[in-house]
Amino acid sequence: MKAVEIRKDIYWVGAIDWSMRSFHGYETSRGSSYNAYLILDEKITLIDTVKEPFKEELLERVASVIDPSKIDYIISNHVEPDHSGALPFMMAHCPNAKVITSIPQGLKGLKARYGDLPYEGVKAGDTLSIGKRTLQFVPTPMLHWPDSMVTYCPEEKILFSNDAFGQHLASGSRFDDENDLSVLYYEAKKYYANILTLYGRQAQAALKALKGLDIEMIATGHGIIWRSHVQEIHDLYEKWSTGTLEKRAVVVFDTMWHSTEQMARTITEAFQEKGVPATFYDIKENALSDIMTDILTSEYLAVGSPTINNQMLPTVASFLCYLKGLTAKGHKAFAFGSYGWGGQSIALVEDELKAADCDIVLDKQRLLNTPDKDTLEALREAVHTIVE
Ligand SMILES: Cc1cc2nc3c(=O)[nH]c(=O)nc-3n(C[C@H](O)[C@H](O)[C@H](O)COP(=O)(O)O)c2cc1C
Repeated sequence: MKAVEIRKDIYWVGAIDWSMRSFHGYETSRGSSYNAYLILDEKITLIDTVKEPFKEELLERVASVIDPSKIDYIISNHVEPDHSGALPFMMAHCPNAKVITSIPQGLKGLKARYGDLPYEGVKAGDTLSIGKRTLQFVPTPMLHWPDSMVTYCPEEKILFSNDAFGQHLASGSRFDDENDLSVLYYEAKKYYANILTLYGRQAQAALKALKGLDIEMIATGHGIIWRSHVQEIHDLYEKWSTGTLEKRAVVVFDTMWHSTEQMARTITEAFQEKGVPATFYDIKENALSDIMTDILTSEYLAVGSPTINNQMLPTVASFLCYLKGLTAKGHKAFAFGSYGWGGQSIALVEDELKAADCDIVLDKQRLLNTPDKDTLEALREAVHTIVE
């Protein structure tokens, strides 16, 4: 396996994970990549490593360019094992290397995972001269762990952005302009929605910190490298991190005997009738990570569950737990569902929507047993009233 030169003397030496379909529960239908970069200068520098099972692939790609024992620095932008997992292995092959990490959190995290290594801590504004080139370190705390940082090389105008601007995507081509852009934007949005939504404020702070930098290339930690669409991905991060919403609706539900499903169909149609594109998600048939991607930029959210044993369905509870963790601040939401007698699920769903920071714009829509034509018409009209 060979390194890919992305600029003179700068190589992609990462690994492609074609077959992974779940990344801690996030459905990765297009696999992923763990990107590491090698800079040949007076001091030979490796930026990030890969997930542990791919360590041989990393070593082989590095060895296709230089003798790995010549590496002087390994920059660890992020402690999470998909980027640092191969660090002990690489250190065993790089006896002279120092590990550069953020302080205090990077140092703490790496020590806890890998014990004592020759660490050197860096903080905001610190730089490292590696010969003709300089590396500047920019902390991006909680984007998406406390230790996270990015590394900027001003001479090359390259930002080594780790998880920021990344996508879970396996591709044989390394650059944005060699891939289908619509897929890249979808996967970048999916990544933001499922990993970064909770940290919009921190994403804003990171964008501010990067503002003064002249960036020609964003060498991400996952997926492709941005070189032709740097401004576009920056603008999308601006949009997502400020919570800018589109006039769209997401209808999410589960059902036992299809009554709540009938309600979901009527709600979806009602939005459409008012000119609001709406998507209908049966939770059983869709990955939560895809539903979250749609929610990220949709103004309206309707969530439905029938009542079972005085509760909502566990699938709906699971979805709402995920939504609450990521948050859905400012989305216009309501709860709906069918019931047989007590009908407690609908209020429970509404409580969870409030806990996820949604604005409740329509009172709970509860229908007894199988809804008839008139009750569904009333539901349709109720939905019409909330569309501005
Ligand atoms: C196992 C089971 C438990 C149920 N428990 C309750 C309950 O605690 N309270 C209630 O109001 N209805 C309860 N129901 C009735 C359903 O909520 C009702 O049939 C509803 O119309 C089902 O909606 P669905 O067709 O969307 O599944 C229960 C139904 C089943 C099958």
